[in-house]
Amino acid sequence: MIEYQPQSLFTTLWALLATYLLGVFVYRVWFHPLAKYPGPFFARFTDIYPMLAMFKMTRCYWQDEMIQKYGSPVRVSTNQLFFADMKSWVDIYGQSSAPCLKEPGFYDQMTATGATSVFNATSKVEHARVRRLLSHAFSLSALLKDEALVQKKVDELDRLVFAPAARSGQSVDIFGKMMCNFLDISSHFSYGESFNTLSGRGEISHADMDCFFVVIPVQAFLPFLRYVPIPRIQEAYRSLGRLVRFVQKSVGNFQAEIEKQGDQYAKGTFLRNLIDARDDETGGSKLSFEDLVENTIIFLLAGSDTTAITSMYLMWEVGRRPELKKKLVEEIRSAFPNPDQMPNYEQASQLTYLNACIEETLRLWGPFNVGFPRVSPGKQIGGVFVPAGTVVANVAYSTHRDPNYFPNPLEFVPERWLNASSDMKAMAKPFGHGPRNCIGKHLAEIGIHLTLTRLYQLYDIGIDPCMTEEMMRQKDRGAAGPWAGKFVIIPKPAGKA
Ligand code: HEM
Repeated sequence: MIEYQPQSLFTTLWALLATYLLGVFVYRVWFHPLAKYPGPFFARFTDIYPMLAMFKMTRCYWQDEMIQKYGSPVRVSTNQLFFADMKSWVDIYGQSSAPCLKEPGFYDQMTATGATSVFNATSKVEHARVRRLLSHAFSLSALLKDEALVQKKVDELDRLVFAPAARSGQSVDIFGKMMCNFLDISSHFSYGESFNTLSGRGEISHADMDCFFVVIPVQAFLPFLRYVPIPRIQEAYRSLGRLVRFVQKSVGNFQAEIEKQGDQYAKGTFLRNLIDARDDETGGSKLSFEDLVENTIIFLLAGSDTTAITSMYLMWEVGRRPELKKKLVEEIRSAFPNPDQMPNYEQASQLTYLNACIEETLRLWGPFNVGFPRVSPGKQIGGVFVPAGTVVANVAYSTHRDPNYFPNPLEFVPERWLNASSDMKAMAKPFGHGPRNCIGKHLAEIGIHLTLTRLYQLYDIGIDPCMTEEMMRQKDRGAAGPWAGKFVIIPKPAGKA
């Protein structure tokens, strides 16, 4: 009889595991349906690269590096292809009877309360229902009813930050202040009460929000992050808890006020529109309390730092180019000559040079210019057949720099947008494309236009010499903003530069 040795069992298990791993390796490298696509060798059998880029906060740079080095499409992990061409924008993100749905592995974790939102819904039907319910509140006409509220916040930004610096002739780091300004705008829209983070008078700080930016994307790769006993991580989750409780309280109070004060209470405001929304296609269904809480938190996440970052990069590019700055301020000041009068959106949105500067800023510095992952249902994408289940994305950072459509692609040239071709518009998609594009585009445009027109109406905004290209490199913490976490400017009263 053969005696059974625990040591030989161990050896057998090791041998089985090694054979299995070798089999997986051979399959992924040579026989996988994506084996024919170029890409780095390690990407053929590991998913290490996307994870590393996320942790290093360099997603846009890494994604573009892959495209530049290997072309489009490129295999960047065992089951993922990146594209960077006009056709893929439509094939991946466009309206279709065989759509590429959002990739659950990435989006399921994008939640503050565990509930589903318009942003993370991966089911086409569920997403369409929520999006229909939200769409009226995000329409330009509905948002403009609250224009005065945005103007009030911009005025606060001026009084608390720009005016004191201009009076004293000092430079000022506006990085955190701009983030607070747009967070206050978004929160005021969402809850009828601002977080008041700029003045520091509110219960919630920008830091509470900020942790959300850090933990949520990382959670997508590490679902057990919340159980890691590292003090900073635990503090981030405590901040998230504070934010969720605050939002639950605000939405609850708002609903109680409607009960108490009757149907006319806050009629037409953003939150009221969300509460009142009914979806005819699903028998008059409405947003539940949980839906309202999760979605409005997502609006803060998707809507505050993004707009702040765009405004700052515009100041950065314009501030270093005197000719260009002259053109921009002349346009703004001749449209709004009276400093006692706040600019309004209707007029501001017609300023062609300002619009060109915003387009060019979003092309080069869009905060969400990465490839957002979708799952192929098994169809042609960018001219090649992509098997079902493959994760695909079109890299905006790269399409925005394609020299065939944007000559001298790294140069900031607003003039290129004054007579933009349809091809340029089809390649530049800072707000995404198709049924999952940015629902908050109008809100972003209102905030950016009103903030920039007011600031350039009142000030000549120079860049402090301490600022360098390196400091402005994009750090991708969900929304990609200046790496240094600071942006120092010198505001001088208009005409006294
Ligand atoms: C400059 C500012 C902004 C930029 C560049 C931007 C860009 C984008 C992009 C690229 C997407 C697609 C993401 C994906 O495919 O996963 C997106 C989606 C979204 N954005 Fe924005 N965004 C901005 C501002 C805002 C604002 C102000 C809000 C709202 C308050 C907002 C709310 C959303 C939401 C809810 C989605 C998900 C839409 C859906 O899946 O149906 N965004 N945004």
